[in-house]
Amino acid sequence: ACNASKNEAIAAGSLDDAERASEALLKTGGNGDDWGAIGFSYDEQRFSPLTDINDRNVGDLGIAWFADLEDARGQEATPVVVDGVMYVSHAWSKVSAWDAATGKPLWKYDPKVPGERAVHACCDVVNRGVAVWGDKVFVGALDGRLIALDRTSGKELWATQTFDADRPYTITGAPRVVKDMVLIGNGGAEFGVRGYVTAYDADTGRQRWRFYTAPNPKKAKDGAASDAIFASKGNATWSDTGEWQTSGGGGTVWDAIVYDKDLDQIYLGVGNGNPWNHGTRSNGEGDNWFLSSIVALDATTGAYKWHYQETPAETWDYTATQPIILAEQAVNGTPTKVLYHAPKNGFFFTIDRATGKLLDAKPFVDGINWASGYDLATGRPIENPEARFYRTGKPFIAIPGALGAHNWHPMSYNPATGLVYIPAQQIPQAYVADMNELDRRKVVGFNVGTSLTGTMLPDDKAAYRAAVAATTGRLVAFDPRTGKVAWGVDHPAAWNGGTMTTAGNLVFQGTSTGRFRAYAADTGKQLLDLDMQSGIVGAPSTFRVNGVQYVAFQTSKGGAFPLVAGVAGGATRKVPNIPRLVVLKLGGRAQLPALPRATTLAWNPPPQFGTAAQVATGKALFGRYCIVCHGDSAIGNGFTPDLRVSGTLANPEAWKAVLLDGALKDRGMVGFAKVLTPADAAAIRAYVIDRSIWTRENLPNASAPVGR
Ligand SMILES: O=C(O)c1cc(C(=O)O)c2c(n1)C(=O)C(=O)c1cc(C(=O)O)[nH]c1-2
Ligand SMILES: [Ca+2]
Repeated sequence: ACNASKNEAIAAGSLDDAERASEALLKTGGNGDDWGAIGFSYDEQRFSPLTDINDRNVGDLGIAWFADLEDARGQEATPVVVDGVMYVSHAWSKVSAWDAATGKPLWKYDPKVPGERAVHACCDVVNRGVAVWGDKVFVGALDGRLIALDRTSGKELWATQTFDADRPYTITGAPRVVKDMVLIGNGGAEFGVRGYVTAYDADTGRQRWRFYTAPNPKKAKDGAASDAIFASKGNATWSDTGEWQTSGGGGTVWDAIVYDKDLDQIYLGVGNGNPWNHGTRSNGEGDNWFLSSIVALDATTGAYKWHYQETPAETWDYTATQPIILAEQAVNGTPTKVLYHAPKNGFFFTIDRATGKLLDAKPFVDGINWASGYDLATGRPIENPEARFYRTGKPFIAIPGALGAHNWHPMSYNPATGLVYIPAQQIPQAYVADMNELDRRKVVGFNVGTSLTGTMLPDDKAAYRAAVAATTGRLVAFDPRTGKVAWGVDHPAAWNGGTMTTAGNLVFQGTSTGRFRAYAADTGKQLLDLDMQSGIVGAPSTFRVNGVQYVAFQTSKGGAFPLVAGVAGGATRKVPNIPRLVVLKLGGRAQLPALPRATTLAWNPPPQFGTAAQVATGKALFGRYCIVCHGDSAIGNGFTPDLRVSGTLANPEAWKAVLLDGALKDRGMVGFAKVLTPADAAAIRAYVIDRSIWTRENLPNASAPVGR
């Protein structure tokens, strides 16, 4: 052990020339020619100093080049560009490299994630990006491998398995490189896992340290960097018995991991609890560290420094995993190192990076009803007692809901305007405690202790319309100095793309309804509106090659909302889903191919065979096992099929082969025979036929989303 730590001490900080160049780039962001990391630099502000494209000429942007991608699933990654080469990850954890100026493909890498892993991904088989470091590119694969690729050839250099693949863990987040280590977390807190982050040696993939973000189930030691803080304080914030001990408690770090070069520490954005229901997770007792917290760690050892818990005793899937931005702000006249955070719970947090002290917490959306605000003296929210649905025993329609007032879609910060540009949204959701939906032996399906069936829309056209109307999106320019929204732009639907801002007084954002837009960063005036044919969820980046500035992003619909939303997808439902990499420049003239013609569904449901009771059973099972991927009312979304018109619906044998035996498991549809009986499968079929007949009778002109 003595020797190992000595070797590690020698290894630490021994960077080669290429790695030193990467570190220098990440520290400052350079002159803007490169976009060196998904968040631009260590501060992850997503702010470019480039001004070639600016508020006077941005209207001349056109397409320089584009490339169609393989998988019509969510493309969430921000393109990274170093030395004129673009590195970008895609659905199913694939990676590609391109000549960033010409679009010439350089290499492609496919980690060949087994299709059936998809059933453990709550929110689509997405990947939020790569890390470029020295002569390597790192990616986290959905099945848990952290992979190092050769930057020039795309060949695999090493791969290490980061979790127990028998548990419902996944990786969707981007690795971050800090010193000579590569850091990665995981997802899975809807199913039942215990979250952690691990640092690996960037050269070899050997583990350096691990920090658990939820306690050891026996409140014992793990031999991990997190042991000391759990033993001294953290364990006491969890009940002595409770579902957390079986489920793992959640607290996954599935997106934000940020390095603070000024204070040499790391911030983790920690996710929700498992089950969501705090009443059963921890017997309704304790704050449950480190759920829904920002945790600061020593960058070298992973030792705990401080944390701030945004939602104590989290029970609404209010993750704090959202992107974290490091900035400086005058606080009472003193320049202060702060971090900005706009998590799911709807409040914008300004936190002192040195101490973890809450400086301000103000709403960035309207209508928040789970808490009226924060007590800045204690740092705690002032909760609405009705919101704790497991205590009242009554359903609570929360704003925000589980998809958040802001999800993973990256926000950006412009030091010139002092504003933070947040892809915000309104997606209310009903929470109904239901322990029948918790079955920890069944590792497929959500185990959240609330009823997803209970969140379904009623069979009522007015209610449908109300649900669509209540679900909206908004680009919010938030001013942390005043704690107020400086300006906002309403979008027709929720789930819009991440933002990027520049010294050219610009903010860029793609929308879920297929537009790519630029706004004046100071006033919000719209300056560019390009038709991109497809919904957009990812964030853009910008870079310069041979003196020409470009803007790059991926198109595609995907992620949690389109999977589960059903009709609440509203205006996004008629917009195609086209996976594509697009690069713009001033005067770009490339044309996208013509869209395939919109298909209109022929409603041709097979005759109903089930009784009302069977349909009701089918509905409950659908909510339990199917809705999270096939959407409310089995409606589909352009990348999982609309089951109401599925060919297999007419054929009970084919239906069973898919649903129970896993005939389509390579596409992510595993067999559910472990948890569903043939009678269950028939009941679900009866329910979907009911939906199909209902649609034919009530919404005969509803057409399927077009595209691929
Ligand atoms: O609790 C988790 O472990 C976890 C993981 C993920 C993920 O890895 O994508 C998401 C969420 N939760 C989540 O709550 C959520 O809203 C979400 C949206 C998305 C997405 O990519 O669209 N992922 C996730
Ligand atoms: Ca979650």
